[in-house]
Formats: sequence, C-alpha cells, structure tokens
Amino acid sequence: MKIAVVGAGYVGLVTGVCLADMGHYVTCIDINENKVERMKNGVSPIYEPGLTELLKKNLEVGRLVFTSDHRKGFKEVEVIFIAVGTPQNDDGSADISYVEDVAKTIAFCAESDTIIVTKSTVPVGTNDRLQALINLHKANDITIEIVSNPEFLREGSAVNDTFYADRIVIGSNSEKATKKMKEIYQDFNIPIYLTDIRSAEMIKYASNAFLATKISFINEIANICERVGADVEKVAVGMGLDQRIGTSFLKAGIGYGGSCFPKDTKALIQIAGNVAYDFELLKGVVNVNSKQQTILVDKLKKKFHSLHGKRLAILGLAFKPNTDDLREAASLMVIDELVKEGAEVICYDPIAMENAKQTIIHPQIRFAASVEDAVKDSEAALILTEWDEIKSIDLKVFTHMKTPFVLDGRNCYSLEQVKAAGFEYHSIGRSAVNLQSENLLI
Ligand SMILES: NC(=O)C1=CN([C@@H]2O[C@H](COP(=O)(O)OP(=O)(O)OC[C@H]3O[C@@H](n4cnc5c(N)ncnc54)[C@H](O)[C@@H]3O)[C@@H](O)[C@H]2O)C=CC1
Ligand SMILES: O=C(O)[C@H]1O[C@H](OP(=O)(O)OP(=O)(O)OC[C@H]2O[C@@H](n3ccc(=O)[nH]c3=O)[C@H](O)[C@@H]2O)[C@H](O)[C@@H](O)[C@@H]1O
Repeated sequence: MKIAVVGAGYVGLVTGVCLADMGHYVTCIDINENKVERMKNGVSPIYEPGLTELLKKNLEVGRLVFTSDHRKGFKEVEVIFIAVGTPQNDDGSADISYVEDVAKTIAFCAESDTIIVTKSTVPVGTNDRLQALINLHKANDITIEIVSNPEFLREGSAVNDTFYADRIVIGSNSEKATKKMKEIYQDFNIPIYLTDIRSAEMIKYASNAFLATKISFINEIANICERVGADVEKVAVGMGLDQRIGTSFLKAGIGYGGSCFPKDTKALIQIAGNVAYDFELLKGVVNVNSKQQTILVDKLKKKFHSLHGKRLAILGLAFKPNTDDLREAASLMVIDELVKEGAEVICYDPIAMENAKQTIIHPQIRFAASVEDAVKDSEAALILTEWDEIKSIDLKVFTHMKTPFVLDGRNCYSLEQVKAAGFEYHSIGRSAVNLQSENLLI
C-alpha cells in the first residue's frame, strides 16, 4: 500500500521504516530539510538500534522515500500517518498545534479519498476536533476519515517494539478505515485491539500513566527500604513473582524522564481537570518523580559540607540507555542543581554526548572522553544512566578518584561487587545497614 508518514522523529521514522520493511511504499515527510537530506543519504538523524540498517535497505529497494514537500509526499497515497510532536504547554496540557497544522495541510492537499492515522499522542477528543477541522478546510469533494492508532514503542528498542508489540490499538468509527488499518498491519502478526476513537486516545494516556505510577511506587518503596534496612532490588523480585504484579517497570532509581512519561502524566492531569476531575493519584506520581530525580544531590550534600568548587563526575546523560535522547532526562535536573551549588561538573555518556554538548552549556560543565577521564581527580561520581558500558566497567576505575565516592542512581552494581572493589558506594533503596548484613553473609 502507498503510505505517507508526516513527522520523521522517533515515532514517525521508525514507523515509516518498519512499514516499508513490511512491503509498503512509504514516503516520510518532515519540515526539517537538514534531516530530510541526511535520511535521503541513508543516515538516521536519531540513534536507535537497528534503524540505520533497515533505513538503508528500504531506501535502496525504493520502498522508502524522504521529502519536505507535503503535496508531493501525499500524491497517490491512500493513508497518511501523523507522527509530529505534541509537546507540553506551560500549564502541562498537550500542545496539539503541530498536529492541527498537519491536518489542515492534508485537507488542502489531498486529491482523493484519504485515511488519516493519528500516531501522535493526543488528548481525548482531539481526533474528533481534527475531523471537524478537515471537513471545514478540505479543498476537494473527497472523503477524509480519521483513525486513532496510538504508539507504544520505547526509545532504545523502538524497532524491536514495532515488530513485536504486545498489541496494536485502533480507534475507528469507520468500517472502511478499519479494513485499511487491518490490511496495513496484517503481516505484523500482532493482536489488534479495535475500539472507538476516544477510548483509543485514552488507552495511550492511561498506559503511560500506569507505567509511571509503577515507577514512582517502587521509588517510594526504595526510599523506605533504605530507612528500614531492606533491599528494594530483592523486594521488586519478590513482588514481581506474583503474576498479577509482574516484574516490569519495578526498577527503582532516580525516576522517569524522557519525552513522554513527564509530559503525558501532566497532560492527563489536565484532561481530567478539564472535566472537573482531580486526578490525585497521578499528581502524587508526578511529585514523587520530581523529588526522586535529585535524590542523589541530597545524598551528596549529606556527605560534603559544601559542593562549591568540588569536581564531580556525571556518568550517563541520556534519559535511559540505548538512546541519544536527553529530553526531561534526570541528568539535566541533577546538573542544574550541582551547577547552582557551585560544583565543577565533568560529564560522560557513550552516545548522547553530541546532543549534550548542544543542550548543556555552562562554564562549570565539561565533557570527558571516557568514564576513566571523567572520574579521575573527581571527588564523587554520580551514575545517572545504566549504560552497559557503565555497568560492565572495571570497578577499580573508581578507586583512582580523588575521593572514591560513588552515588549510583540506577543500581548498576551488586553490593558484593562493590564491597570487593572497596570504595564508598550509595545506591537507591539499598541501605548501609543492608550492606553490613550482606557483608556478614559473605
Ligand atoms: N518518542 C517516543 O518514544 C514516543 C512518542 N510518542 C508520541 O509521538 C509523537 C511524536 O513524538 P517523537 O517522534 O518523539 O517527536 P520528534 O520530536 O522526535 O519528531 C517530530 C518530527 O515532526 C517534524 N514536524 C513537525 N511539524 C511538522 C510538519 N508540519 N510537517 C512535517 N514534519 C513536521 C519535526 O521536524 C520532527 O522531526 C508525540 O505525540 C509523542 O508523544 C508516542 C510513543 C513513543
Ligand atoms: O509514549 C512514549 O513515548 C513511550 O514512553 C515509554 O517509553 P520510553 O519513554 O521510550 O522509555 P521507558 O523504557 O518506558 O523509560 C522511561 C523512563 O522510565 C525510567 N524507568 C523505566 C522502567 C523502570 O522500571 N524504572 C525506571 O526508572 C527509565 O529510566 C526512563 O527514564 C513507554 O514505555 C512506551 O510504551 C511509550 O510508547
């Protein structure tokens, strides 16, 4: 089938490439001409495992085309996916202006019957609003129908998540559109959940809010564990053995970041507020997360009287491993706090460094070429992202620090490992008391 995808970011590019790989003819349209040029040359503008190979392969066989010209991109396509951003407004609500712009462009340009598929995460009711907007602006006497098809991929495993998703959600009020959607996805062999448009829109927000709730829940349990001498890693395993609870999203740490959990939780609070409902639980989740993101700074302040002039190493900048994305990363909040305290900050990340150099600019901040360079002569090392490179490093590297003091925000090492290496180590939800009892067992 001939398909266009508008917005070639994390969602749009991955969707376009995967649809092409399944045999569809896909045109990816993006307003960023620089990005388009790079993609035309087989270069992915984002770091996503497996994406470059598939991009090049489908470009070469002619199933994938890139353009910044909407009208050209919409020529002869039956279905247009919208995958542009829906960032946060100042009041926490979702900014749907990019999606509305695309809907209007489609209305002006479409020359034959078209199905629009909204992949962008949009507040409940947005697709009805877009349908009305399109009906108002469409230039030709054609039928344009809208389908909601929220996306559930995760950055860092986006390609794999697209091919092996747990479910595809399709919200549609039209039999014709539903049939087309089933055709598009038939070779993916993934269960399709068909529902109405508003429920599909809500499924996306409810899913992200629930996962964020699990994270804030385990982080609060972790904070209690530290105070009562329990080990949150063991608690999570013990909880997860109950199939009703499950093991996923119970990894304690310095909270969730990224382009979606922070904005989608706040947007859902707004969606509820707009219908006079106070989503108290979710407000708690958001508050817990914002405190959790800087919990290592509190620990640091307990150790040192003042952070002024102290050289501190930051290991990991991306909001999670296997991505170069820094959006709402805990590292940004932590570095901001440290800079305010007058510290000298040396950062290292295996992949997100180039993005970081453009985002994190301050005279007190420098970038190191390796973990070794970052920690050398530092008085503390803060681990903020659990990259494999950081998890598998020879722990002796920390013993060469000016003060061998490591604050691990992602529980990268076992307490036994650390004990053997011999340096002061604080992690999340595993108390000093617990360390002593572990030592007794050894
Ligand atoms: N990043 C993620 O992991 C996920 C994101 N989502 C949702 O998907 C949507 C897109 O998110 P991302 O891919 O992260 O955004 P992104 O910021 O990476 O990409 C958006 C792209 O749209 C382009 N764009 C903006 N206006 C345009 C227009 N009028 N015509 C053509 N291109 C245009 C931008 O240049 C940019 O390349 C958001 O609603 C987000 O909440 C959903 C699931 C996962
Ligand atoms: O709507 C979205 O954008 C996407 O948001 C998340 O995906 P993503 O943000 O890419 O990554 P996650 O793996 O969910 O991690 C999000 C954050 O939570 C943190 N996290 C995750 C899991 C966990 O157990 N503990 C924890 O602290 C991660 O470190 C990261 O900062 C969801 O998992 C996707 O299903 C969804 O499509």
